[in-house]
Amino acid sequence: MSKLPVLVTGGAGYIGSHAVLTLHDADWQVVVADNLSNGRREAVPAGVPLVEVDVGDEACMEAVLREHGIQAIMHFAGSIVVPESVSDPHFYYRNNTVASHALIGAALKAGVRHVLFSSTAATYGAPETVPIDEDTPTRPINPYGHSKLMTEQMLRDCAAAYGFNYGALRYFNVAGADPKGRSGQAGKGATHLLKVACEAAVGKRTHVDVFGTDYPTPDGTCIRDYIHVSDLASAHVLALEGLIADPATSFTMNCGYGRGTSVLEMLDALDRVNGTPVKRVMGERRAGDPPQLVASNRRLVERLGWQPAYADSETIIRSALEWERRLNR
Ligand SMILES: NC(=O)c1ccc[n+]([C@@H]2O[C@H](COP(=O)([O-])OP(=O)(O)OC[C@H]3O[C@@H](n4cnc5c(N)ncnc54)[C@H](O)[C@@H]3O)[C@@H](O)[C@H]2O)c1
Ligand SMILES: O=c1ccn([C@@H]2O[C@H](COP(=O)(O)OP(=O)(O)O[C@H]3O[C@H](CO)[C@H](O)[C@H](O)[C@H]3O)[C@@H](O)[C@H]2O)c(=O)[nH]1
Repeated sequence: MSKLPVLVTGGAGYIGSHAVLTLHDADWQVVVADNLSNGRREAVPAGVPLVEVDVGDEACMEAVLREHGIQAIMHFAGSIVVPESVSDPHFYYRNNTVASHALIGAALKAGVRHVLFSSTAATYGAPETVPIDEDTPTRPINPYGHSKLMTEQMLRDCAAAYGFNYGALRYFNVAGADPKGRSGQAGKGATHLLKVACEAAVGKRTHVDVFGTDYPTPDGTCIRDYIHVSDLASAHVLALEGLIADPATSFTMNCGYGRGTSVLEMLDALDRVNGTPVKRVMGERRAGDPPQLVASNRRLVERLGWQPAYADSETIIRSALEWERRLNR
């Protein structure tokens, strides 16, 4: 397999930094582009160049792509908090959709051949049945989901017209940290369930709010498909290899385990791993939360041969908790 030079946008952030580690471990030539708005310089391994740049700056991105002879892009950079996208949609369309438009423009000018895009289960909205496969209609229920779906559409049309190929990976709920402790979730103002719960476990918060206990699920709390960030990173490398091996084909693939876990089941598992219970405060539903999101991952497994290594819930939680303790030291 030829290992083309790869640009990772958002590579100083949570998921991007794990993809960088996986690529770097496998001897790919990697360059990171990140404006550090929510990323950390320390998350980029020694020996990997970090270019501090906004991906929405088309001229700068074109120069970066040309300077490093980039042939493939993994595009993680963007804004990720669903409620924030509801209160400030203009910013979300700019930082996700408009910035991606600029990046695609730069990629076209610099002759990039492959683009792998971080999409999301939020593109599906609130489907009535699970598991969700890639043919499920996309009906986002918030600006975040729309901003990502619009980028998928731009990639589809531009790939058909200009002759590069792309992969859109729709992540379900990403959690956990590098098993070797080299990276983890460290962005500002955590909102994700496991991150918030781990902060409570190490004493950075007093409790975890449980957003809604009256959903139509067995225990009344929302069900999600939590995927370990390092398994997601390995899916990216397989997807990149797939794009390189078959340049005439683009694809959209869900990334999840196909397993649903409720909020209370996650918190129970955290208590078992932690040994001490984290205080829970049962509260109202949070706006915009679909009751359940569980992936069908058949495409990822069958087409790319993906084999997750960290799927066990307690493994995910242990890695997240160890990372949180490390951050707290
Ligand atoms: N975390 C999840 O559960 C989840 C789920 C589905 C999809 N995603 C997608 O995965 C990607 C990465 O998410 P994450 O959780 O690692 O978030 P993150 O905030 O940790 O990482 C995003 C990185 O992009 C950088 N960035 C943001 N805007 C930029 C810009 N305009 N120019 C350059 N750099 C910029 C930030 O500094 C940060 O380092 C995002 O595109 C997100 O939408 C995340
Ligand atoms: O303090 C908290 C935080 C979350 N939750 C609940 O835990 C579940 C998961 O919430 P997260 O905030 O961890 O994640 P989301 O499901 O809202 O969203 C995440 O996964 C989505 C896809 O499934 C999108 O990709 C999105 O970008 C990403 O943030 C939800 O039912 C939420 O209500 C709580 O009860 N308390």
